[in-house]
Amino acid sequence: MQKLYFLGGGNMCQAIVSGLIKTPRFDITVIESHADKRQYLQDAYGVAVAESLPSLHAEDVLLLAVKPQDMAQALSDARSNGALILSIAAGLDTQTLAAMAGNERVIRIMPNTPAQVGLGVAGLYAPAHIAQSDKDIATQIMQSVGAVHWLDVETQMHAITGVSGSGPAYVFYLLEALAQAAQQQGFDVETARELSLATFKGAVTLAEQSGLPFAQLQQNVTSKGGTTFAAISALEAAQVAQGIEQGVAACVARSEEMQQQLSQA
Ligand SMILES: NC(=O)C1=CN([C@@H]2O[C@H](COP(=O)(O)OP(=O)(O)OC[C@H]3O[C@@H](n4cnc5c(N)ncnc54)[C@H](OP(=O)(O)O)[C@@H]3O)[C@@H](O)[C@H]2O)C=CC1
Ligand SMILES: O=C(O)[C@@H]1CCC=N1
Repeated sequence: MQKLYFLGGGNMCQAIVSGLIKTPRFDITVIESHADKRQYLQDAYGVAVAESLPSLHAEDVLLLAVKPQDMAQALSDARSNGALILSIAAGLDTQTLAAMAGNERVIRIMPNTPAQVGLGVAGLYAPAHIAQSDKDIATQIMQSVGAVHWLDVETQMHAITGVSGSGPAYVFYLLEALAQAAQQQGFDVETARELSLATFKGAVTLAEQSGLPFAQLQQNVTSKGGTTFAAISALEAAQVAQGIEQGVAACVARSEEMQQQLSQA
């Protein structure tokens, strides 16, 4: 079985591992500096764990899952020996990663945490010199936890980080806001949570299954002069859509800024 090493055993590693172990295609080892997380990874997912990365072979795969700011240090004495490197770090471009790892065989991935439940979406980018067989390995790994979109140019990584990489946080923000509003209307915490979740889940499933434009679906809820019209008018007055646009733009700008800083470090 092909060896797959995760460098960093935190949130995103665990999300990907939880899907990957369902199809035993890789022999997985997670390198994690905290003993309690190593123990958890072993107990919860049955994967091998280690404190430091061994010397790799060309047929191995190394998935980099430490924070971008920790990457240079984490790779400083790594011996990847031509192994395929997959990086999920935000704001670290393939050229910088290749220089840090001393290995040009690098593919970038921007996943998201719904991977934990098999409903992730990941953007992938590989420079032109990367073999199709290496791209196939990256596709296989990410398809085990959700949908996969290959990007044509590396700069699109910033945009996909702004939309889907960080996107689950925006959805949780909106869920929290709806649940808070429900509590203000007198529902208890549990009921507020249940109503908010069911509304999001139902609306997303309806949108997916109907295939209708989102604006049309919104129209279908909105009777002229009725309750939804009043709600949407208030949301528009509060410029909620502009707020979301600005949030995505801020995320993209931060990703660009991180790339600038990390490529000069
Ligand atoms: N969370 C998300 O939604 C997403 C995250 N990403 C990217 O994924 C990467 C990981 O994020 P996330 O999982 O949230 O981060 P976490 O902090 O949860 O996980 C990283 C883990 O790696 C450990 N670590 C740091 N250096 C080393 C080392 N040299 N050897 C072994 N372990 C080490 C960290 O320890 P310590 O805490 O001590 O640093 C931590 O336990 C980031 O680069 C991020 O940009 C991408 C898309 C989505
Ligand atoms: O917040 C971050 O930097 C990471 C990258 C995308 C989602 N979380």
